Amino acid sequence: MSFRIQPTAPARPNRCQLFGPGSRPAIFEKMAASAADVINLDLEDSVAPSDKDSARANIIKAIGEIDWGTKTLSVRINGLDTPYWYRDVVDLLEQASDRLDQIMIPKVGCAADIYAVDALVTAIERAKGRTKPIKFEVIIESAAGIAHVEEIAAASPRLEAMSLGAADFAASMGMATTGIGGTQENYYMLHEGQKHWSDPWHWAQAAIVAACRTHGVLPVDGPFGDFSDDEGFRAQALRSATLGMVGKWAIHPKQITLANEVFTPSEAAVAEAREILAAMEQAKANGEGATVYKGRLVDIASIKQAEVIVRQSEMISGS
Ligand SMILES: CC(=O)SCCNC(=O)CCNC(=O)[C@H](O)C(C)(C)COP(=O)(O)OP(=O)(O)OC[C@H]1O[C@@H](n2cnc3c(N)ncnc32)[C@H](O)[C@@H]1OP(=O)(O)O
Ligand SMILES: O=CC(=O)O
Ligand SMILES: [Mg+2]
Repeated sequence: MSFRIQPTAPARPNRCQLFGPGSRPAIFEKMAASAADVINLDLEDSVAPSDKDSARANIIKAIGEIDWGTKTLSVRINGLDTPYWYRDVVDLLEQASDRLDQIMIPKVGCAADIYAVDALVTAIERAKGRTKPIKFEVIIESAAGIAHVEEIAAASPRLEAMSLGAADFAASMGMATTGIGGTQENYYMLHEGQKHWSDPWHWAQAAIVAACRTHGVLPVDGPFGDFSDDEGFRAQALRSATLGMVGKWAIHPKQITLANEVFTPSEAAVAEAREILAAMEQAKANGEGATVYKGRLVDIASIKQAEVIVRQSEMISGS
């Protein structure tokens, strides 16, 4: 470990973030009753420009009136390149009840974007005497966002989570696809006449995970657009979990169970992690730093790997 200790990310479940348009208040109660850990009420791209004002009012009302249980409640504001975002922040911070936990800032391109929102939020919190500080989450979904991902992850102590937004990311990068996440037909290697599909999202996910882990932020995988393709969603989520992400968005309720399953460590994984910890306790008692577990090497690094799984499982079951 470096002289600088890696900070821990917030210890709260973030396996599934369920999105719903702020212009569709009829689904808010269903969102609140769902099994998602995080609710994202949207003011941005799922809301038509003509509906921005009414969506804002719907959301402010619902934050105060609906029982959101223990979920993390977040509102996605409009991007800083629009005329809407300041009104989103001002109205939410001045009018929404303190049940609001978080605002999600889309399309961030540099640390100064977070600084600008932080300055406005801080001023309103002081003016209005809001004692519960609003947390931030951001979406990396542009070339500039991924180029500046580390400074963005470090930008504010309010920042709790960072998602990859595959749709806008693909557009900003000029990627030749209209797919939102998952396998892309033309992204393959050819070996001895056989196609082997590769993962075009991998490098951006890995960059996000590294930036987040460096600064104690939760890394999250964003939307998977084809909500009729359960196996495709599961495969994408499994890859994200393997890379270190803690959860994934659901853009339809049927994706919630899939995300919760993938991002909850299985009983078998937890049992194996505990066995590794026990094997390493025994090794320590024998004065050894390394030993053999089921025919493979485990050493002091294996303790940290096993602890990731056990901690995640305990945090979820304790929540
Ligand atoms: C690229 C991005 O930025 S992604 C993030 C922004 N996008 C979003 O927020 C979109 C979120 N999703 C939606 O708006 C909707 O799910 C849609 C438009 C994709 C599909 O909506 P529908 O056509 O109503 O879906 P469908 O008919 O399959 O709905 C089944 C049930 O789930 C409900 N439902 C649909 N979406 C949601 C949701 N997001 N949350 C909770 N419940 C929902 C419906 O009301 C319906 O309930 P019912 O059985 O009681 O009648
Ligand atoms: O906002 C999400 C995206 O994929 O774009
Ligand atoms: Mg987007």
